[in-house]
Amino acid sequence: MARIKLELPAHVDFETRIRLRIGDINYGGHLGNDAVLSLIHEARVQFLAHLGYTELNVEGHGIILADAAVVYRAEAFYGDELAIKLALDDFNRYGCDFFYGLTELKSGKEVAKAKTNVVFFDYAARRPVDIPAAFLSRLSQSRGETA
Ligand SMILES: CC(C)(COP(=O)(O)OP(=O)(O)OC[C@H]1O[C@@H](n2cnc3c(N)ncnc32)[C@H](O)[C@@H]1OP(=O)(O)O)[C@@H](O)C(=O)NCCC(=O)NCCSC(=O)c1ccc(O)cc1
Repeated sequence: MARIKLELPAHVDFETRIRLRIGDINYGGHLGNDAVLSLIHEARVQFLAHLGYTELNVEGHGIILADAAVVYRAEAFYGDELAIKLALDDFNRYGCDFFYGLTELKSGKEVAKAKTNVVFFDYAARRPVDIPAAFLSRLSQSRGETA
């Protein structure tokens, strides 16, 4: 099977730092593959909060993950501080891809790259809904603030 290749967008919409907790470490003594999904989840929640949203309420709608891809680039260890850069790209009618770049701060070493396809979702009707226009405006306003 082909190796997954992820090219992160050149822009960054949000950045956070997270120090690895003991629960992120597996029996191999390094950052667990599953813990990466939890770390990017935390980054996504922080990003939405930064825009004034929660995962359950983005302009009145929820979001749902349609896929997830992770490329593990280097080991990370208990106590390492990771920078997680998040960027939105590849928009379509119902959603977009959230990209994540995880690097270890001290060495600058790339630890992982990931992307999740996010679809806006009506949890009552259980179907995808159009990306709220107000969300796109809020995002472009935020991009303007950080440019
Ligand atoms: C992704 C789905 C919502 C797609 O809905 P479906 O009803 O199957 O889509 P359909 O194929 O019928 O297509 C309906 C439309 O959506 C469009 N569609 C479907 N999938 C997609 C994706 N991935 N992108 C864009 N558009 C899509 C599709 O093209 C259709 O468009 P129209 O032709 O214009 O109507 C559905 O497959 C699904 O519910 N999958 C399971 C999702 C899931 O359980 N994810 C893991 C748990 S969620 C989660 O972990 C999490 C959610 C939220 C958080 O904040 C955090 C974590």
